[in-house]
Amino acid sequence: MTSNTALAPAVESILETARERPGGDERVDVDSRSLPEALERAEADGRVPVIAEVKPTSPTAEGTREADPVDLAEAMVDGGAAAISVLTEPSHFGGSTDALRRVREAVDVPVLRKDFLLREAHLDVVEADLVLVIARFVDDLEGLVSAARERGFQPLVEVHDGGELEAALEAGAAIIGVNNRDLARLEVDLATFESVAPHAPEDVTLIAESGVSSPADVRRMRAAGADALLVGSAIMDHGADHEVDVAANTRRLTTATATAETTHDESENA
Ligand SMILES: O=C(O)c1ccccc1NCC(=O)[C@H](O)[C@H](O)COP(=O)(O)O
Repeated sequence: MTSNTALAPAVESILETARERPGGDERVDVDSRSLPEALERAEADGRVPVIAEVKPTSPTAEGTREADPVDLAEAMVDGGAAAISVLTEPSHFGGSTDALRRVREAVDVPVLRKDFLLREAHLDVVEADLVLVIARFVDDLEGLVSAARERGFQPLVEVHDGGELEAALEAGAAIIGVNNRDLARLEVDLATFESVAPHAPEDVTLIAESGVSSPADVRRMRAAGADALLVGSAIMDHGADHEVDVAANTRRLTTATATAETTHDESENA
């Protein structure tokens, strides 16, 4: 499904480089770690299911974090992350497939390959437990979802509105991420998840992506039906001019209970 509505210049540029990137020559087959089971384990332990993202930089980040991806991922797991997402897009996010490979070897939770995959050959580059497939950017969504599954990947299909949710479901998606970031202006609005989530069937694993930065945001997304939260910037803290404690940043979100009795004027965002 491709859409003609406007995209931010940074996203146009990301897509242009993605179209030019070669795929692999040999088919990748993976014995993947189950995301739904990892989310259940987190819930059983009393942790909010968080997919913590190794995101060195991004078009909206204030800086770049040069830390070793493996150190970051291990700190995220220490902080209670149920799964890890690793950016592999090199030109705009500072990611690499090598970082993903090393992270997946180092941790025992599921690892998502976060990239802009447009065609089947793009799957055949590196093993991961999950691959992101962005509904808006893929011409043959059903074909790419099936191709990912045939290789053993769990496809996480990203949507931004009701039409894309419908397309994801028609393509057979079982894990769906609702991105709160609008790709036209790159602004985040948590109301996006709240408006799309009620239309998703119960048996879909539903993930709230982008813009979750505080325990209050976690509770808001959980109350709206998120089975898990995908969080990058708030954990990476790109602009910080002090040493960043990635484990503590993760823990602050994984310990945000869904039913905290707080009032609006409490400084939840601190
Ligand atoms: O993060 C960006 O600046 C960005 C810009 C253009 C396209 C995609 C972008 N982000 C990809 C993501 O989906 C996020 O990395 C992910 O959902 C985590 O979001 P956040 O917690 O807000 O960093």
